Amino acid sequence: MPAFQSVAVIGAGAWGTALATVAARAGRSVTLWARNAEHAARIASTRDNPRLPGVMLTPDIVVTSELALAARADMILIATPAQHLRGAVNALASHLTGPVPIIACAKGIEHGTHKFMTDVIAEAAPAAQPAILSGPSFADDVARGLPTAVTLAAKDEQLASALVQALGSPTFRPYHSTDVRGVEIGGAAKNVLAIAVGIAVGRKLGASAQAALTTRGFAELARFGRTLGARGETLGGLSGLGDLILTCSSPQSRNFALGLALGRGEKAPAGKLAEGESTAPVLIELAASQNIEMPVSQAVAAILDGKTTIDAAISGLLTRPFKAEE
Ligand SMILES: NC(=O)C1=CN([C@@H]2O[C@H](COP(=O)(O)OP(=O)(O)OC[C@H]3O[C@@H](n4cnc5c(N)ncnc54)[C@H](OP(=O)(O)O)[C@@H]3O)[C@@H](O)[C@H]2O)C=CC1
Ligand SMILES: O=C(CO)COP(=O)(O)O
Repeated sequence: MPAFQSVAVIGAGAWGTALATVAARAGRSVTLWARNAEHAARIASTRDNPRLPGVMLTPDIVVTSELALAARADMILIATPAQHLRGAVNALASHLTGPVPIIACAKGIEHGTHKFMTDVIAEAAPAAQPAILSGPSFADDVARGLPTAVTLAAKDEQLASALVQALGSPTFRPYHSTDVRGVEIGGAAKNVLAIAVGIAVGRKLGASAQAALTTRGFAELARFGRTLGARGETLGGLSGLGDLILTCSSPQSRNFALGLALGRGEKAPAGKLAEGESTAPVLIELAASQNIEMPVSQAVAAILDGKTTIDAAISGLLTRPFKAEE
């Protein structure tokens, strides 16, 4: 039996719900925590979450709004939006009784502090063992049992490997890693780049432009990652290049869909979380503080902030001086 028999998932959105199904499929006893008691009760009775419609939760998954119940699990996944991760872990911390692994499943960087997800966990719950799970995985695909592979990183390799054993199944294949920073950088940056590629597709710039922008996006993601200490194999792996490819190529991605709407001159899809919107300003602030050139991300941040038009941003990128490829 794996070291971690019980799993709690904090945040009953699309991703939290999909991860609850993953853990149940792997044979764990699962608690899914929703912050809203009515929401929890409705999911518990209907077994269907409107945030991930059409996916029936198996009867063994406990759905609750009682945090103390969730805090008893052997391992805890946090699947709130990135900007709410600190609040969720703060609330959880007082209920924790030991050095439980807390796995960040959000993709982003905290506003104001410029902290990555595992750093936020380490601050909010100092006794916990922070880890990160990220990679190319749409909640809907994962919940339906379509094959998916992700990266799960913790500083301690044995811990990362044990967490993989607890969550993995033939259709959800986590690869373990100790490159925590590399994994969290890929997940945060790819959302911003997906908005850029969505814009280009929405503007009908063509498949060649889509490939070029995705590749130059990867160049700046990798430049950023290398400067912050990420490993090359992580940046080129599932949580970096893998997730970038997925998110920059499918309208199923909310970040890509946001870009698509902007590029077409339409309104942003209502009520859909696109983490790249929150990440863009923080990413470019961090990049600027380290003198890292990130022209595509900068263009996205400027468009979202209303500082430039889409046409001016595209023209700005296309007229940059020619240079060596790196
Ligand atoms: N959807 C996907 O395919 C994937 C998403 N992710 C990442 O997972 C994270 C969450 O995304 P996703 O689930 O899709 O988003 P959703 O918008 O579907 O759900 C977000 C959920 O978080 C809950 N929430 C918000 N604030 C808090 C809080 N302070 N405490 C507890 N719960 C809170 C919301 O609760 P309420 O319902 O009450 O509003 C909601 O249920 C993002 O960072 C995203 O990038 C990663 C991989 C795949
Ligand atoms: O992170 C994801 C897939 O790996 C989900 O992408 P979106 O948040 O853009 O929908």
